[in-house]
Amino acid sequence: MTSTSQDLTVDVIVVGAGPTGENVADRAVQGGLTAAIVESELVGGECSYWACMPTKALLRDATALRAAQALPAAGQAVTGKLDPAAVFARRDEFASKWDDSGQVDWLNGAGITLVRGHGRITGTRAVTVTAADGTTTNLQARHAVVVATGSSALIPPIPGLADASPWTNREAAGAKSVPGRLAIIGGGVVGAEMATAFSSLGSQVTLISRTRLLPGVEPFAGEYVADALRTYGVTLHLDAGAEEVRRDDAGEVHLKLSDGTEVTADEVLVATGRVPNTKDIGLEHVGLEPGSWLKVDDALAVVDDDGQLEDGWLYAAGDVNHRALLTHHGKYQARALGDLIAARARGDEPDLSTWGRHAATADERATTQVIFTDPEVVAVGHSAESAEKAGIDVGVIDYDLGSVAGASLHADGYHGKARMVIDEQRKTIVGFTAVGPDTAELLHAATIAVVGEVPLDRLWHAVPAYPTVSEIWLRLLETAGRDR
Ligand SMILES: Cc1cc2nc3c(=O)[nH]c(=O)nc-3n(C[C@H](O)[C@H](O)[C@H](O)COP(=O)(O)OP(=O)(O)OC[C@H]3O[C@@H](n4cnc5c(N)ncnc54)[C@H](O)[C@@H]3O)c2cc1C
Ligand SMILES: NC(=O)c1ccc[n+]([C@@H]2O[C@H](COP(=O)([O-])OP(=O)(O)OC[C@H]3O[C@@H](n4cnc5c(N)ncnc54)[C@H](O)[C@@H]3O)[C@@H](O)[C@H]2O)c1
Repeated sequence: MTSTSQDLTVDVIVVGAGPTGENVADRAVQGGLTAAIVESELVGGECSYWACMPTKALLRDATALRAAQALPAAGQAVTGKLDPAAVFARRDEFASKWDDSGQVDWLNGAGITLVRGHGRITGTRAVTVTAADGTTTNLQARHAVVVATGSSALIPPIPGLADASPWTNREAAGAKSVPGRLAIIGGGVVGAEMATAFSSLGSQVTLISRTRLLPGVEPFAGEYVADALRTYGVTLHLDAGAEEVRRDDAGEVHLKLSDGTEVTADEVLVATGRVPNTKDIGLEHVGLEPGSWLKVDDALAVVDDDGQLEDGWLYAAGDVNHRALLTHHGKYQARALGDLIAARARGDEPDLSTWGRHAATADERATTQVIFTDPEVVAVGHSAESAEKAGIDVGVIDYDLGSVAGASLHADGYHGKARMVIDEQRKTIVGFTAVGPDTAELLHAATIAVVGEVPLDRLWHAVPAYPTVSEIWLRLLETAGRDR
């Protein structure tokens, strides 16, 4: 059988139909351009099928159950245990049963051309797509090629690990049964969330982390989550590494740790960070190293060590540029970039000023994240440490969330803490972190304060309703002092 080939010319080619790629293509089309999007697996990307959505669905029932148990009467009314099969069934719905037809319908409705297959850059503004049946499509762009190929789990070179059939986020997010014993290597966001999920579903979890738990956020937040995990029966080996991993003939996994402990488990989940999906996308044709993260300038144009590549037709957005490995930041970059490509195609100068329409300023000044452990962790902008490193004249205000009236009403024994990081020169908030049950929805108020650079004396006029957890804002301001 001979494989066939076809040619297609569009204004913009987007490689990768994850949340980032979909949004770049959508904004470009809304800006009057034509766009083709290339996808080798499922339209919707890692987030929809193996990351954000399914993992949050694995966590939600347990969080709701614990919330009920934190109230005397509701706790008495809820007496049973979680049914893992029901949790998995709901998770399956949130992963659209790994069927992307809904997202394909959305692409069609948005006027974006889908080309299924593996995309590789082959020359200037050129991408060749090889479909599963060997058919090729030669795409040519009039204006831009955007790489939005995302990231995959990093498997560290721990002796024996790769041969031990480790779980990555994909097997964890798509689990069909609950392992009796689960070892997790890595104490970042994936490790902490999956330790919460699987311990709640009944696994005996052991988590091994080279660092403290959740090294990306304020240390106190990781400590609250570590304490909670211990109460859920999770064994934590912090500041320890796995030195050797072996799966025996009976299927058991054995891990030798640097602290001298030996751990035996039924499955081992690797959660030690990500690698970019750039190994086989034709980077060699533009003078870049295959397998590397793509460095970008303020316009999200790919740059090498000497500056922008050729005449700036190649862009990268989302995980693959390593600015902020989060869906909402990938989508935020995508909105700026799709608009920028359309503007440049019209001959307009993009607005790359700080907070300008085409600048992804929030990636640097106001990265937002919710970590869906129980307690939840929310963070925007600087931690105290990163603000100091950035040369800001830092003020740190802490408050016990459990002492806020709304929080004590929300749950008996509410345990949490919030921190506001102030720029003492400008009298604005440059960072906010909170840890506590159901804090996720506190984040956006903080984000608006940081992005809006709202002066502290104006924030006194943002009156939080009584009795809500948001009164934390008033308490933080009172602690800071009105005459600061
Ligand atoms: C377990 C886990 C949980 C997470 N939870 C959250 C969360 O709750 N909230 C949050 O904001 N973030 C979360 N993240 C991060 C989030 O998943 C990523 O930031 C997000 O998926 C990045 O989107 P993207 O579009 O850049 O890449 P991806 O979602 O990785 O999409 C890239 C797409 O490109 C395709 N592709 C790759 N190479 C090619 C090629 N050569 N040709 C054609 N197609 C190609 C891939 O198949 C994929 O569909 C989580 C991550 C993990 C691992
Ligand atoms: N709720 C969310 O927003 C959410 C959820 C999950 C993942 N994500 C994103 O996905 C990305 C990947 O998450 P992740 O948890 O895989 O990476 P991560 O970078 O957050 O954490 C990796 C952890 O593994 C540890 N580690 C690395 N090598 C190790 C080794 N050999 N032995 C023991 N520990 C080791 C690191 O010290 C670190 O603590 C993150 O950037 C995160 O923001 C977001």
